[in-house]
Amino acid sequence: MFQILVADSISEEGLAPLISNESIRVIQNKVSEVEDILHEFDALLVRSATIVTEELLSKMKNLQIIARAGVGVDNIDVTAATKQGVVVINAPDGNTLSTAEHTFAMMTSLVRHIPQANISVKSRNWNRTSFVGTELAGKCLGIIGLGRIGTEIAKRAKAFSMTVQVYDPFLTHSKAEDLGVISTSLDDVLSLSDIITVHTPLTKETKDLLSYDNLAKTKKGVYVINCARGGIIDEQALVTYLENGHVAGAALDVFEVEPPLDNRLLEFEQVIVTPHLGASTKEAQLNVASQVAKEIVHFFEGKPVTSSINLPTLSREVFEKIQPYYELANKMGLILSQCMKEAVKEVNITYAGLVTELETTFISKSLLSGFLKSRVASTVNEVNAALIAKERGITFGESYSSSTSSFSNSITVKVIGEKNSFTIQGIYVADYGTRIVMLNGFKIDFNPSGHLLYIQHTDRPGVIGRVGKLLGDIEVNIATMQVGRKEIGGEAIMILSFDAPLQDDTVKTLQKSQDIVSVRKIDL
Ligand SMILES: NC(=O)c1ccc[n+]([C@@H]2O[C@H](COP(=O)([O-])OP(=O)(O)OC[C@H]3O[C@@H](n4cnc5c(N)ncnc54)[C@H](O)[C@@H]3O)[C@@H](O)[C@H]2O)c1
Ligand SMILES: O=C(O)CC[C@@H](O)C(=O)O
Repeated sequence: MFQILVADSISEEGLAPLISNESIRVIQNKVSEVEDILHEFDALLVRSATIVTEELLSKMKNLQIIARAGVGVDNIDVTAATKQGVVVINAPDGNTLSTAEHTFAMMTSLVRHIPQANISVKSRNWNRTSFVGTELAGKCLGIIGLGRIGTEIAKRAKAFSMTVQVYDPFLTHSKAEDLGVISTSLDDVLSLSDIITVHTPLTKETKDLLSYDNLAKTKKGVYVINCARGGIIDEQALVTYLENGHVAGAALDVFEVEPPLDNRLLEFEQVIVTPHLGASTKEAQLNVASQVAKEIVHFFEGKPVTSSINLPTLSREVFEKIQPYYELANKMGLILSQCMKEAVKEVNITYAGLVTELETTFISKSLLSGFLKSRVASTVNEVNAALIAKERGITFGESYSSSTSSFSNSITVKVIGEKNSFTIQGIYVADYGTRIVMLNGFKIDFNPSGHLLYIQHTDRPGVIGRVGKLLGDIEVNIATMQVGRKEIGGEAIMILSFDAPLQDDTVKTLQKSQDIVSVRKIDL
């Protein structure tokens, strides 16, 4: 039974896929109310209220996945989650329309002074001269960040007959052309726009993007809007430009500190505010909750998640093609780590044939995670494998080869240690399965599963018989046996499989037997 902590207020209807699932138990409580049992949860579902810190993560020892019912993951320490091997997912587009509509509502309210006029009339005043507004038609809207929400704003602005200038360093010309917007520099957007609205994530680059210097480049009488993240507009700088009248007004849904209890901006008549309401519609809350709920169910069913922040995202069709290679690679990693018992400096993976047409990064991460699993104390999986390898000074390379050594596809891995190196090659054949076809330079053919023994020995009459007798004498049944050698009378290997794990003493006994060079137990 998987246990999920739903720590923030989330649409009950959206949680239905989790609540109705018999293998999942949903507990709806704040983190502070379940401090004693935090280690029991497999999943954590939050909106923006719960701050997922490294400290909280360290208490949630069983945690496998964090889901953010919304876009921004800035309330989650994604680096700490990644290190702990926890998958982080979000609902990237469930609240796009609601936030775009809210931004537009803020824009029209701002230029027509609707909130101020509303308060005035309710105070029994009938003052029609103080609230003369500005038309949107014919004005220039500057959009900083033309992602999902920025795009919806642009479409609506066009319908309102506005000219749209956009600054987004990652915007393609064709998208700008399709939307009928002008893609230009930040300076142009700043100096030409009558209204500027920001729709970027909050990052090192976008923090204080509308700074003292950049606000100085704007038109006198400009309006600014932030329905993205507090901190993209420098609040101190905005106070200065509102005070000196350069900025005519601002509409803010988000703040550097929320709630903004001690914030000078709230004192300005020409600043209109909402309490982070962009995504607060029934539709958006249902969308984001059901998006992440379905993703969590997929995750626990071992299916790929499509909106992960710290894993490559794959569609189900793509994952189905990758799956056999993904599983093969993980087994190859496990075999390598059990055969190569020394410090490793490099892991080089070469893909050949059909597999090169697939998303190999995902396959490589699966291999690395198999390889590192028995070497590190912490949880290691596809999420944090590359990071852990880097921390341990293991370089990791991926390349493609046109030579498939007569197989339709192959994955070859060479691990280079301080003293030795070890190479393994695996293949996948539809309707036949995955096979290891080369181990440490020896041609072989075995199914990588179960409990195996890898014996390196001298190719001499009687060795195979001695191994069989020795195991027979202690009632160990050999399920299958494969042999391989480089030349007659030279070095050779045996791969034996068993129905149950072998005892370490058995391995030691075999190790002492005549003509046996080394013995390695491999559990897959
Ligand atoms: N107020 C709310 O309730 C609410 C709701 C949803 C989203 N949001 C916030 O709105 C923002 C936008 O969300 P989205 O879904 O459109 O995100 P998105 O990822 O689809 O778009 C972000 C855009 O910003 C651009 N960008 C990144 N760095 C930039 C930079 N330095 N300069 C200019 N452009 C840059 C990206 O290229 C991208 O096109 C996010 O901060 C999100 O957290 C707020
Ligand atoms: O949960 C919310 O209401 C805020 C959502 C919004 O800020 C987001 O980033 O998706």
